[in-house]
Amino acid sequence: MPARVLSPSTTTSYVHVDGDVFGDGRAFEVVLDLPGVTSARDVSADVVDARSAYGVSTSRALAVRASANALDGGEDVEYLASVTLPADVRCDASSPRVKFNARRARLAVTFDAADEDARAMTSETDAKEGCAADEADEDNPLAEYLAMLGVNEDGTPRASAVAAAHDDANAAAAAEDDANAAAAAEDDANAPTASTSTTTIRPAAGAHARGDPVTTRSSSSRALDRRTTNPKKTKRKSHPRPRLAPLRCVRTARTVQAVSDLADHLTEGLNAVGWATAPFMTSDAVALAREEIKNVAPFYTPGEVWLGKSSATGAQIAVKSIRGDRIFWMVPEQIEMGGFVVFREMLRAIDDLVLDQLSRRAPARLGGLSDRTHAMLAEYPGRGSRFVRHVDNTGKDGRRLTVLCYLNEDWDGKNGGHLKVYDRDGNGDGDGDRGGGRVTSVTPAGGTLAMFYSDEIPHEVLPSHATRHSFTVWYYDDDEHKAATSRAGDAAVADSRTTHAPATSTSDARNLGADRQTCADLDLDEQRQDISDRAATAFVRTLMTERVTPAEATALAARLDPRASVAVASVFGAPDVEVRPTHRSPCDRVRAVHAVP
Ligand SMILES: O=C(O)CCC(=O)C(=O)O
Ligand SMILES: [Fe+2]
Repeated sequence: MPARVLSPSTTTSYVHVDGDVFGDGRAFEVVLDLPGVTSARDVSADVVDARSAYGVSTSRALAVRASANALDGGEDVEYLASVTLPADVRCDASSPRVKFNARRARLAVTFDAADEDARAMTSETDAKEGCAADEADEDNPLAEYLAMLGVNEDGTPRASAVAAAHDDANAAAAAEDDANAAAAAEDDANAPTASTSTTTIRPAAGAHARGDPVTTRSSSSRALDRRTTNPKKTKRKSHPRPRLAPLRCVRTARTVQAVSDLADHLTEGLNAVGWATAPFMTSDAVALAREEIKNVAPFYTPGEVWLGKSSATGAQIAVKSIRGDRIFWMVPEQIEMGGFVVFREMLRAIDDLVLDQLSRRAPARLGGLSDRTHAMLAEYPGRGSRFVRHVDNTGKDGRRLTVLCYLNEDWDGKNGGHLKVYDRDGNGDGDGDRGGGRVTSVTPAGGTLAMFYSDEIPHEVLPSHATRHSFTVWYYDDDEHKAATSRAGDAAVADSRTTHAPATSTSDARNLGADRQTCADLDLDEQRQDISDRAATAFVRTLMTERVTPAEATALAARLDPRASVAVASVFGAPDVEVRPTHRSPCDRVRAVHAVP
């Protein structure tokens, strides 16, 4: 049973901070209420920075995730928050200060928002004053800060709260620097945490798990110390403070490639062959995205193939042998509510890239883009799961550009799961270059961006032998999309945000037999079965004896009723077929297809 996900209440304000590293001046403070969270080990926080995606400033957000055991005997809860940071707060150059107050179940993160001059003055003052901590400080900010970051004073990861308490005490003694650290550590061990003796305190998401070095800034520790200066202890000030880990500042894209270079490169590929690929996200950002995926994993549903011209006459079926992924559509409200900080920034970066940059560079095909589908997360669960060769938009549903970003850490090529892309004329086949087509394979390595024309480029996902994650959006050509949505009765188009493979309208001429009977002719059960069987037989025979393209196969399948779809699926060895009929009965279907005014 997944934990209930809540958005914590959040307050932001500019505050004046005296005499610490933030200077005598402005700081930006985010305070989050996390009721039920009793320990810093439950909290992780990161700054997601889309600013450096292309070296231009777009946005940054503070992403906080915390969990609490059953509140009031109810279900476990998880808090997810995303707070957009104003442009003037610092992250790269300055450590945000993090303080978790267990008694009040409140997390405060303070960012420097002062200017460079103030910073320079602060450093000087800092050098003069040195540092010390205040025994009288009830909140033990140093201990809480360390616990929050999951490190000891020497920067090594803490193994457990108790172990950490000893380490802290030892470190403090060895450093002869801060008697308060031992007390702080002790307090930390005694803090009202749910499981202080055995639980590892979690650092900012994934940092230690991946063995990342703890990156540090001494100034932040000085900030904490000076804030709580005890005059008696300033004599021992001269020891350099250990370097501590700040919140991580995670970029959602590579810094090395300016947006125009990236856009030039992608445009070249699109113009030449109709597809392009490039590295896009850093591994840090991929790791964070994977954290976000965990929140929605229980809500994935099987990817469906649309078998019908409209929802009145067709069915959506999930046949794993055709399309083996499980998907999740992210609606904007969810993204804004705070569950998807990285995805929000990714979307922003991809929107900028496509709508601002690519549409200008390739106006003939991309000049009319202005809208897109929601974002879709897909997971192929390994075990040979695949998506057979297809073209995304064969029914003029409006989709013009498919953009994918893979979210797989350390993908091993041996796992398969490549995206195989054929040339725009559909040449080439599943066996390679036979047929004269140009075929390429894209490894779904984390952070790789792939894009292609949705209405031209055949592609497939080769069998994947490990869990494979991707993020996809489709951009609409305005005119085509308007025409599609206004086409009366074509519910498949209207549904295309949630239905992945809208129907094609080709091959209507192929007569599958019984459809043309009128309702009055049906002697229900027997005839229904008969219709289904004959339709299924005709469909399978066509597939086996004629060379049909996926588009034609889809068009043919559009005429099958759910019972026939099940029969077909079992012929192709897909016992896992699930059918969701979208019409009430064969009579309704016949009426809908052959309605006579
Ligand atoms: O995940 C991929 O590489 C492509 C998936 C795909 O073709 C689709 O979802 O339409
Ligand atoms: Fe596709």
